[in-house]
Amino acid sequence: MTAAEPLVLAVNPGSGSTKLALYRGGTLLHEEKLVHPELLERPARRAWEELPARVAAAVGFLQRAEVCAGDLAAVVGRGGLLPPMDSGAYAVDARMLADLERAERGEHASNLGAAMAHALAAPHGCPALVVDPVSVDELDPVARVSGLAGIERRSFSHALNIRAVARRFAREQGRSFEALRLVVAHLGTGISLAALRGGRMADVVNPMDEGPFSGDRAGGLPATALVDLCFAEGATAADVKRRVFGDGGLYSYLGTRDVREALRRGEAGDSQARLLVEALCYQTGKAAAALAAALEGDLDAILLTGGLVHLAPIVEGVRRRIDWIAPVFLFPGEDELRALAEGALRVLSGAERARRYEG
Ligand SMILES: Nc1ncnc2c1ncn2[C@@H]1O[C@H](COP(=O)(O)OP(=O)(O)OP(=O)(O)O)[C@@H](O)[C@H]1O
Ligand SMILES: CCCC(=O)O
Repeated sequence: MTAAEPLVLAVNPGSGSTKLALYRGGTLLHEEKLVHPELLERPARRAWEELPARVAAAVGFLQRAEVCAGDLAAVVGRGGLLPPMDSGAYAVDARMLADLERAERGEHASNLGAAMAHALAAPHGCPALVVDPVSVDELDPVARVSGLAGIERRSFSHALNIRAVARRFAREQGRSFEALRLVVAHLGTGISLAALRGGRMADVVNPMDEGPFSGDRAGGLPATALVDLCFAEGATAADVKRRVFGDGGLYSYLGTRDVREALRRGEAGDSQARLLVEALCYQTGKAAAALAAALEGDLDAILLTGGLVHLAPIVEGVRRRIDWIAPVFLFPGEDELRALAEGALRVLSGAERARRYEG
């Protein structure tokens, strides 16, 4: 590392936390996870309303790291619920920010990533970028078919971490990323999964529409019961969407999004909490097995990643349902900050061009 190498700030707003890291070239200088406990225990609201507080928290991080105006070469944020797009780095522009503020594709903490990068880059006069947004869409044509004319399956996932962990696994195995066939399950406050083939996300389990429930996403629901929910007296589209994606899952049963808290309650004798934890593992295992079927059973490994992979009962509950399919490897937490910084560094070094947002 030399002082001449660029200083990059990576910003990852999650459902219950903001993760920040400073990289000098590829070297991590400083990292913090700012937990926002209040977000875990109350109904979700518009992500955009959290922008000032999250930017202020990030400014505090930069002060603690003694970063001065003009020091940063780029700020890179996690991209949100944008239109379907290829993987890669995108320059933040006014159109992207307006789309994310409107949140037409849904509310999501990562909708704040571009706006935080934009606000934090301003005093440094440096580029603001997003990398591998939640809306990366590389689905096979067959995976797009929903079963009802006029509705297509959509690709929303923890694409950034899923792709970063798959790349890391490839490096550790001495294999090329493109040569591997993998199922990767990201288990955080949200749970999403992907089948990777040829370096592309050939199918995903998108928690906005389907798959396992998690801390606050309902995942797939019985379709006719969902129709009744939509037509209940006083229901609005925004309320129902928030109920299933943001206030669903564990939160809807227990009033907390925190799986650790659910485990604590289960250990203290709460049989509902115990059943829900078991169901979360059961549904996650089923979804991973479905993606293994999408790869015709021909896969090198199943990778489990995300915050929940720190929790042994969750790992065991998922693993025993899938370890007959392929070897299971664990990547607790996530590698999103490094993946963001590396994406920005590829742009700064000229190895990759920042793409223009097409909207
Ligand atoms: N170090 C840890 N030890 C135990 N449990 C953890 C740990 N970190 C996170 N968790 C659990 O994982 C869940 C949150 O994971 P994580 O922090 O990866 O999610 P997030 O960033 O809020 O959301 P997402 O991953 O969906 O974007 C919580 O239920 C929390 O209890
Ligand atoms: C929609 C992207 C994955 C998630 O946050 O649940």
